[in-house]
Amino acid sequence: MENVSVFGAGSWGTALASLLGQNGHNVTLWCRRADQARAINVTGENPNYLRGHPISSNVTATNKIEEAVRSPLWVIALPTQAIRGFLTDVAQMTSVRPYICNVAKGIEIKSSSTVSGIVRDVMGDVSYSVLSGPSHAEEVIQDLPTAVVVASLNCEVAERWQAMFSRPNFRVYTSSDVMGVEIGGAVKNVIAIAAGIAKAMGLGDNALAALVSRGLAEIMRLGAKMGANPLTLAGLAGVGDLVVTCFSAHSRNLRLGLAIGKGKSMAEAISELGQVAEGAYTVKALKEMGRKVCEELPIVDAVYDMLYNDLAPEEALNTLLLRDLKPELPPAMQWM
Ligand SMILES: NC(=O)C1=CN([C@@H]2O[C@H](COP(=O)(O)OP(=O)(O)OC[C@H]3O[C@@H](n4cnc5c(N)ncnc54)[C@H](O)[C@@H]3O)[C@@H](O)[C@H]2O)C=CC1
Ligand SMILES: O=C(CO)COP(=O)(O)O
Repeated sequence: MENVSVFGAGSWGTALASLLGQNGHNVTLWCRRADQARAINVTGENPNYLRGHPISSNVTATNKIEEAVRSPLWVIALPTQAIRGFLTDVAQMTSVRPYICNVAKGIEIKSSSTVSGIVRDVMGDVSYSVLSGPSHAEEVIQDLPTAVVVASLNCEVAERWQAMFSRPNFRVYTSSDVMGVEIGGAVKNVIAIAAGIAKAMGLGDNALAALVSRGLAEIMRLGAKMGANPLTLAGLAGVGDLVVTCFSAHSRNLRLGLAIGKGKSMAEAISELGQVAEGAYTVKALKEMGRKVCEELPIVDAVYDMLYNDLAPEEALNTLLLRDLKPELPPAMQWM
């Protein structure tokens, strides 16, 4: 059994800490606030997230970062935009060279970088893995059947995380396609915001299915430019996560889109949600990333303009529908 620390006691960090504890690991769950850590240790539940769901007794919560960094295995469950600052602080506190498994799904605005890039910038060539796929915390904490993928450039490391996380109702596949898994997990959040807006506008199921398919086309085009394997994006970290996020009532990104589509301002929508909707930030990073790799991302652009440039959803829809007619697949992908 392993000693592992989970950084971030939001809904995903809590669900994964409990799952690792159920698998017999000795888990430290790092919380920002002392009162939250105390409540978890006393009541066996997180008072702020996933209430009513007991957390494994193998999990000990702490807000003392110097305790949490002692574990050799780190699961990073923080919002993407907070990861660089967090790692910069903790890197100065410990000589441990941890094995890192990132479970956040986003792209950093200031660097247009996925989390592997942030970790490399701050920690150098430390061991990095990413776990992603269709997996809402609300279902994982109830032990409902879920399948995900863990990617690392080192296949033995991916297998180590696979063995740690796997349990009968949490099936973990391995992959070596770190970039594919990261891009799939990050960009689907932006498409899910678009799905929420479309739903609020009452555009119907055909429109939602078109958004998912054309959203996947944007994910695949960008992924190809970033070196991802397109087949990764047809799997759990791509199609799988795109579908669950665009259709599940648990999705924070879908709910943010629904609120925007109903005419709420960004500030109102974010404050009502009370949790991170990564797509709202990743969309800013994608504007820059798309420009750098010269890739056209029309749905991403429409979401950006609706969120940050006051573009009305009806106008965004017209812009998308009235684009030049073209083949479904770009020439480089027309194999037959
Ligand atoms: N909730 C879910 O079902 C899933 C979430 N994810 C991803 O996991 C990541 C975390 O998401 P959630 O747990 O849902 O978010 P959340 O909003 O429930 O919790 C975020 C946690 O991070 C902490 N935090 C925020 N800013 C911080 C900072 N600057 N320094 C330290 N701690 C900070 C908050 O206090 C909170 O405990 C996101 O990237 C999300 O996309 C991935 C799969 C499933
Ligand atoms: O990534 C997720 C499920 O796989 C969670 O998505 P939301 O952040 O939209 O809830």
